[in-house]
Amino acid sequence: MSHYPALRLRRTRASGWSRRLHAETVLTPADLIWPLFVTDGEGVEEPIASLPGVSRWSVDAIVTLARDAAALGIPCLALFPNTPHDRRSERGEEALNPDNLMCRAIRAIKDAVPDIGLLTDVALDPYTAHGHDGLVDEAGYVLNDATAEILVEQALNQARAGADIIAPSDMMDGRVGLIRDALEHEGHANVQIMAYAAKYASAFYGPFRDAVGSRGLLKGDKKTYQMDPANAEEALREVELDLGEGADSVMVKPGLPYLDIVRRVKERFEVPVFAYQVSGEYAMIEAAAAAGAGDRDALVLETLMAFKRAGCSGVLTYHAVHAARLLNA
Ligand SMILES: NCc1[nH]cc(CCC(=O)O)c1CC(=O)O
Ligand SMILES: [Mg+2]
Repeated sequence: MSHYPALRLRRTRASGWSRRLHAETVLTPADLIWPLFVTDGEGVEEPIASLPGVSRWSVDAIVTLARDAAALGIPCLALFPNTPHDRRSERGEEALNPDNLMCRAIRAIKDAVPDIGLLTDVALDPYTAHGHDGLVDEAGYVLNDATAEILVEQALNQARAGADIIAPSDMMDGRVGLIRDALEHEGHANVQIMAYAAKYASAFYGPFRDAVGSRGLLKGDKKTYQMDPANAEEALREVELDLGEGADSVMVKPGLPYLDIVRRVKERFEVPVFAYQVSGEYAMIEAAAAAGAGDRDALVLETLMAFKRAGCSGVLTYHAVHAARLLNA
């Protein structure tokens, strides 16, 4: 009797309690990682025009936000620095400074809110004068092995300051294994690596580059290291390599346009998969809501649920606090 009228899929949808009972996926604040932009000074909030509702904050303000996030049940923050211009250089040495913005923010948050996790981005773009994630040769090519060596030092610098999850977002080959070795060697056995394993050369990163101040600086594009949006099999190879090198979890980025990749990675490897709902995706939702094209709260929750349904363990999203408030209400 597996057909109409005996079978009516609308039956279990007919009331709220039943829809709740049959929900296959749950979204909670524990699924959210909140990216925050750190800037110099005290008591500073600098709104980011292309990312409406998101600001850069000074370290003291970030601590307050960390406390709020923890109270809402958000388990982890992702930190990104807006390095002052006079501290950017060809080789991005500021990334290795134990007192750089990132390290100061890590120490201050760990001190005040010890039970929130801190994920730190490893890549040189917030520190270089040319806006690339690594060292650039005369021809403008981003050098793999020389960059990876510096990324190892950057990761150690973050781990020493108290970072919980090192997240290399640079797409250099081999860097996960080198970072894992260095962490083990220095006694950071429980510092995790979440590899930006399948990171695409995407048009959705524009507002982020404003936020970290690299947009006007970036020469050319990142297509020689970030992935071609045409490729999916290559994403599986990237993930396989990063897992083999010791990644604890992997990330797919951007998010919504790449849910097919999330799904394939999850099915193939059965490991924790995260996605980054990136700045351009956030901006699209905000623009749609502002134009009256959709209800903001509903758009936020629906898109985040979609990540969970696709197989994500969690999502990096600028809507984290907003979503957590809605989910806790
Ligand atoms: N390597 C830096 C980095 N880490 C996260 C993002 C983008 C995040 C976002 O758009 O929200 C980028 C930008 C880029 O690769 O150019
Ligand atoms: Mg790789």
